[in-house]
Amino acid sequence: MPRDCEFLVVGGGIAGVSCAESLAICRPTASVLLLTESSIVKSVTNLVPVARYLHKFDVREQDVSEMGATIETLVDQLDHINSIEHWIRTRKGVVVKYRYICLCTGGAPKLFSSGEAVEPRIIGIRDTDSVLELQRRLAAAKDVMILGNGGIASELAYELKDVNVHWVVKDAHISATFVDPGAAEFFQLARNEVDTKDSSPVTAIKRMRYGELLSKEQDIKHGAALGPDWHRTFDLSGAAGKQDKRLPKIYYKSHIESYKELAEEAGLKIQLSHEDGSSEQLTCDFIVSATGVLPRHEYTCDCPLKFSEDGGISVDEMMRTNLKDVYAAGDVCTASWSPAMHWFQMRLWTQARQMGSMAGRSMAAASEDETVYQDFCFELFGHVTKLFGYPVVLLGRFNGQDLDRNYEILVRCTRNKEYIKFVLQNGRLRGAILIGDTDLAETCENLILNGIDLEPYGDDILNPDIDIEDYFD
Ligand SMILES: Cc1cc2nc3c(=O)[nH]c(=O)nc-3n(C[C@H](O)[C@H](O)[C@H](O)COP(=O)(O)OP(=O)(O)OC[C@H]3O[C@@H](n4cnc5c(N)ncnc54)[C@H](O)[C@@H]3O)c2cc1C
Ligand SMILES: NC(=O)C1=CN([C@@H]2O[C@H](COP(=O)(O)OP(=O)(O)OC[C@H]3O[C@@H](n4cnc5c(N)ncnc54)[C@H](OP(=O)(O)O)[C@@H]3O)[C@@H](O)[C@H]2O)C=CC1
Repeated sequence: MPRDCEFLVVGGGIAGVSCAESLAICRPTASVLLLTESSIVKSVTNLVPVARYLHKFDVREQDVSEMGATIETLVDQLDHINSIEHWIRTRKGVVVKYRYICLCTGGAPKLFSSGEAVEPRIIGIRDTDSVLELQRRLAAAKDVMILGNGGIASELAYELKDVNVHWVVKDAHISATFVDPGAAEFFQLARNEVDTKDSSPVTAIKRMRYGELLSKEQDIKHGAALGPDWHRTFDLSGAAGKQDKRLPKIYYKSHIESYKELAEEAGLKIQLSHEDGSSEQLTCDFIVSATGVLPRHEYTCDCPLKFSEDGGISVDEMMRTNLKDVYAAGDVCTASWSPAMHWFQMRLWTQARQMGSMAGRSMAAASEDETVYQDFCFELFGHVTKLFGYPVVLLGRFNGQDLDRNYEILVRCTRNKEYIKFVLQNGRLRGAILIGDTDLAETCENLILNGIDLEPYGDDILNPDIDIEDYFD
């Protein structure tokens, strides 16, 4: 006997739950069904504004049965969509008729592979199961390789204990998907000195033209997931013996050339090659491939969904796919509208929540033949996180993304305390990295959005003795 609902949301991650909750608010009497393969769903709690458009929040895991009464739930896997007749079939054979559907099926780790058979000693991190697997392997590990230079690699490099970490990055500095070489240096100095009390922290302000910023050959170019501080809930200790501070050995501008399973479960022999043409060999118990996200859509559809190059389902600014009444949000989708000047997609909770809510509003409006406009959050990229123990706010084009080469960097740095980077183009703020308790997030939001010419203020804009908020209040 087919079930039916007006709104069907697939996926119990941040995007799917935000979408279902947004629908329950916009259309309180409508039938909303959340279909998800896992009985654990993730929702946003403790949403706290950090600035006018920027929020930080916690991710709460709850049993799907605890979802609000206004949202029906079904624990099963989406198997097939009939978009013309508006019904789906689940893996267990349940048929659900819908009026509108939103696909929020998230992503999976994009694992490094040398093209041969899947290597069991190469693992990814996505959800609780994958972390339990990591924990299991760590318990007997002395040497672990982390491949990748983004969010997960940065977290693991900071959190893994009592194990020799070999961190292999393609770039000339760490955490390149989030920060620039200057901030990477700030983090590393802090890690080395964090025990020494620096009585008079030195503050330096520096302005660099684009060309000065990069070492000659470096070129700027630049994934029911886990929640913030996921690493706090798990003991990530290895078996290399207690040592109070064992810093990762970092292999810059390097990549894995090849790897071979050693006899008697002795681990992997890995051949690394470096950009300067040299190479080296090392042995590790396993590799964590922290190398991005692959959008997950393991279901069929009567009509072809349009996908983007990165494998995500293409959506417009209303989160609509190319198929009528089929929407998508979160890691599974790729923003395919022409973005605002200071926004771009990164697969983050921040954006999964924003996209899920936007999809809910958009579907509700469509069901009542109303018009909605894109949420303001898509005007400005904003992300609040923590890296190496420091609060980090990323705003706009924080690393000069797509600004070509005509931009300036203004940096204020106080060792072990704060690192503030402004990305300025023709005197206007285009992006900012704020590390530490800078209280500058809202000011930077305003400066980026109102495009005020900062040229007249020169370097004073970051003078610690001047409260720049006073300039612009
Ligand atoms: C280790 C790790 C740390 C991270 N840390 C941060 C961070 O600090 N800050 C941040 O902003 N972002 C972080 N992220 C990224 C963030 O987790 C994701 O961007 C976000 O959770 C994506 O949400 P989603 O709902 O789109 O996808 P997911 O969370 O992947 O949820 C997808 C849901 O769909 C379900 N599903 C999939 N296929 C089907 C199907 N066929 N039928 C039914 N259900 C299905 C899954 O079971 C899951 O419930 C991290 C990611 C990882 C892996
Ligand atoms: N604090 C936070 O906000 C956190 C956010 N996340 C998010 O979760 C998702 C998954 O995280 P993660 O897996 O770290 O993804 P990220 O996109 O953050 O980082 C992937 C990294 O792997 C590199 N890479 C990709 N392919 C290869 C390869 N074959 N060999 C070597 N390096 C490679 C990428 O380099 P390149 O960019 O040059 O391709 C990049 O440095 C991301 O969307 C991330 O933003 C995760 C943890 C914490």
